[in-house]
Amino acid sequence: MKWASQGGFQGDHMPGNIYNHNNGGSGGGGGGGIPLTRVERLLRERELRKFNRTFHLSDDGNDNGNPDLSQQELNEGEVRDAASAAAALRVFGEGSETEDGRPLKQRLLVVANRLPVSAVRKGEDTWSLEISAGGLVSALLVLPGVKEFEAKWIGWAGVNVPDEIGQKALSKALAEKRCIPVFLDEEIVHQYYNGYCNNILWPLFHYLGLPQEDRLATTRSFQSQFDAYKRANKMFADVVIKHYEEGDVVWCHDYHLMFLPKCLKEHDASIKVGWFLHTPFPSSEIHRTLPSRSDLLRSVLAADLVGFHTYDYARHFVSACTRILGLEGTPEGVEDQGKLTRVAAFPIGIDSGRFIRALEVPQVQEHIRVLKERFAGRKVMLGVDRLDMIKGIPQKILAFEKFLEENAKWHDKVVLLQIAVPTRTDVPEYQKLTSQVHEIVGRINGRFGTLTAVPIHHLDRSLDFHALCALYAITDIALVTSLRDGMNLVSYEFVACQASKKGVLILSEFAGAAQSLGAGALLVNPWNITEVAQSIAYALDMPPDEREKRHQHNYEHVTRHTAQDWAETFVSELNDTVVEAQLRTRATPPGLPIDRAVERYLQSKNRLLILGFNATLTEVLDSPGRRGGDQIKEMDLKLHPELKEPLTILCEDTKTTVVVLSGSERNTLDYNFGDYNMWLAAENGMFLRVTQGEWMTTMPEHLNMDWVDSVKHVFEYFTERTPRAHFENRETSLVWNYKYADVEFGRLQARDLLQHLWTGPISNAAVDVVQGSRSVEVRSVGVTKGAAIDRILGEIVHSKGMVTPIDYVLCIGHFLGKDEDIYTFFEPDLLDPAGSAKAKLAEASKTSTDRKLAPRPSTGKGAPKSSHSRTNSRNTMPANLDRRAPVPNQASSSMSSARRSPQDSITWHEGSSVLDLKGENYFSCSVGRKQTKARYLLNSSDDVVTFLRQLASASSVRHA
Ligand SMILES: O=P(O)(O)OC[C@H]1O[C@H](O[C@H]2O[C@H](CO)[C@@H](O)[C@H](O)[C@H]2O)[C@H](O)[C@@H](O)[C@@H]1O
Ligand SMILES: O=c1ccn([C@@H]2O[C@H](COP(=O)(O)OP(=O)(O)O)[C@@H](O)[C@H]2O)c(=O)[nH]1
Repeated sequence: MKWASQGGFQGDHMPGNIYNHNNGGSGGGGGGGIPLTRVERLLRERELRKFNRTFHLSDDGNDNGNPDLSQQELNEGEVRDAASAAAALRVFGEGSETEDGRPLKQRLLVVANRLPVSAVRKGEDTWSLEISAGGLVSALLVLPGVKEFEAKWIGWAGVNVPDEIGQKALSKALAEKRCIPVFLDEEIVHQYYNGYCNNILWPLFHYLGLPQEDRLATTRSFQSQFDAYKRANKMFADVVIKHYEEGDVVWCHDYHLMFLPKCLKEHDASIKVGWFLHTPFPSSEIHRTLPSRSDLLRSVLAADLVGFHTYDYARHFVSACTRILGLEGTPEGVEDQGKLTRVAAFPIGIDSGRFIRALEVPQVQEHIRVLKERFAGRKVMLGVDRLDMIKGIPQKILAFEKFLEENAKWHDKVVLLQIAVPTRTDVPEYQKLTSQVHEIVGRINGRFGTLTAVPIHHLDRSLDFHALCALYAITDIALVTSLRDGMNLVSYEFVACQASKKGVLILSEFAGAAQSLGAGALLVNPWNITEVAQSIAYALDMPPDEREKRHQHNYEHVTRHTAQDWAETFVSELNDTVVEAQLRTRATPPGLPIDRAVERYLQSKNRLLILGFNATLTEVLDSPGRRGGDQIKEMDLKLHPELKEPLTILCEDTKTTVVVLSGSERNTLDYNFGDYNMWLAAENGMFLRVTQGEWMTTMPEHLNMDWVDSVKHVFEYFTERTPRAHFENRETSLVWNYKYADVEFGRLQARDLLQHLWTGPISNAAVDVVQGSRSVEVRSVGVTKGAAIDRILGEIVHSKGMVTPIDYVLCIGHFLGKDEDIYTFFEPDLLDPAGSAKAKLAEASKTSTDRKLAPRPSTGKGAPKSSHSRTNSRNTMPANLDRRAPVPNQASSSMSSARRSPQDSITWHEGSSVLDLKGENYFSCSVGRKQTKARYLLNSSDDVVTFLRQLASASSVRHA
């Protein structure tokens, strides 16, 4: 390997793009050296990119990273790129080139509704291509210049091409621009693009609400438009799949393609899929109103990485997933059954170099000269927007009118140039807006114009790139008054062209750009016309040093956070998300091998089945489509009805001992399991009874419960203040539960509650605070299922008079992390004399005195509230069987039978153990928790049902 210490990287893999190679063993990460944490990996990638750029610069003396991409140049950059990238990648070693010596770049399929070029038909098989307008196209035009990728663009060419000749000719013309067309017919464009995208999603995502559904127009119902939307997304997916090659990254763009991630992943789960939204994502309260709200969220969640312009949009999306789908929102993203979809903010930028360089072009200089002359003696204010209701064009013009009303001194000295690029002209709302704007402009020009000059120059057309740059350069004040705007690149472009003039940017606080350019811009609420008018006056009179300072802030941002950076960062994070998922999968245990577990069960002589209750033996109650967070389903835990039969069979098998070990109170277990022949261990094993016997306590001696009252006090306080939260006053622990409360409020309250507990009542108490996903539990130190199991086991062995060692253990549960010590307790490796469990048993045999298992009167459905008896945990576990006679069933209601005297203590044969457990006969299994110490996984209690039924039926066949 030639690369050793450049930029601090070592190892024998290609440092170029570590994700380019599918070398399985390292999770696609290029050899053994993938750093384990995400941030470490991303930092390394960033360094690599920096190095690449430096290398390119020093290699040929030019910064090729920002090629001017005019229409003709769309494909020229490739040749230049290939040469310099090849040289760079050669340094990186083997695997960085194809066989014919060309550099290996990551293939990137960019999928967006609109191609960067729109097609105009000139003849049966001739087409001309024009660059499309809009921020998405502007931003993504940089992609061919990003050396890391070999980008191809898949999208609609903006035109209906019904005939094969036309389609072939257009595909060929587009191929030269590295574009691949998706052919959508007129009807689908009408329903999908004009209808669902631009009449439903667009206004909704910009807080303009849903349109009234036209009940008479059945062909334009929400449902028919949504169906067309899905069909169109499927058509995009088909084209992607046709051109996809293994290892490609597929980057889906915008609200038009929210169904695409799902279509792609359903076709092939290994495709790396990213989705980026260019518009705002609204508050979940807005998204909730959309009839297809859940379908859309779920299909976006199929992507590996979901990106937004701002943290606010990302936060809204996560909150929509938690509130509408009932999923878990984490700082990393959204988690659904262990699958994480990463959600993050990736603020877009522009190719600032392209604008800065353009100002030097003679053609632009000439434009600048003409414009300066034309508007000499007047301050120029500029608006550049697509003619869209979100841009707040009427509001802008009305604010300008108000400014003129209140500032007569500026009447002949200021002009507003408004470029209004026609867009979505087939949608009636856009047609109405055009007339409305024309009307207002006419009125104001009539009111304030003179024979020689008008205050507003309004253009219903787009400008070419050079004309636009010139306009930006001569402007004194740019006026961006979007009512909502994903980012707004016009504000960036203006700043990039203002190095000499240092004009003022008045920017709506509702544009994503307000978050990045807020420090330098004058932020306004576009709905407040008075405020905007005052800002215009302030900007016109702003002292030069303030203008300069403000400009400098923004200029630095715009030139540092470029579109290239944005694209590289997104793709790099997408690659990394896939690596992360692979690492997670590797850390996830395999599914329970049901056949093997059944086979071993049948072969063994003395089996122990330990079963959790909540979410293990209870019914799955979440139903898709319902609001997860706030529907009260079932408050009381109930045994899954389909488990009754298999449980009965298993409990009646004389070679099998079944224990239900739960955090629940005794009365809950009595109620659900009282009729079975099994053992019940309530409150994390602190209470124990065989169903024919009475409750006894296995609580360790010296269990301090002094903290209870003060914690209860705090829990009561928070329960009163958190609608639909409740608290369980158990005998050995207190649980504050907010699973039915508003998720976000519940979480905030839980945080507050915890802070209060830690700094107040329990700061010095010997308690453990256990956080569940929607609960906070306080227990005395040492109250865990794993700690209780040795005492439970001791009692069972005594009571049953077991003489045959246990040779099969199945331990299944949806246990909290704290209680997962039960899985490790039985690990055969740990049963080694030097290991913990067996060593504990031996230790217990030496000090086996003073066993106190205090019986509790059984109360049927309601267990008594009793004082907490103290027992010595170490003494309840027998160690050697041979020195004791089999103990008759002791779990009777009599005090004497349960409270064993020292001479009752159980001892064991030297070398023989109560557990004769081999690795292949131990099945620990977590239900629905992928981060677990268990050996195996089952997804839900439905899988537990399937498994236990199989176990029971195999065992009854064997006995028949
Ligand atoms: O293709 P059209 O329907 O004519 O619309 C043009 C584009 O408008 C939207 O642009 C957004 O993307 C910009 C870049 O991220 C962002 O700055 C701006 O705030 C957004 O409005 C739309 O999202 C694109 O899909 C359209 O192509
Ligand atoms: O005549 C014009 C006016 C504007 N634009 C471009 O359209 C984009 C508008 O992007 P923005 O993010 O401001 O809003 P969008 O239209 O995407 O909502 C910018 O890159 C402008 O340079 C253009 O190509 N021709």
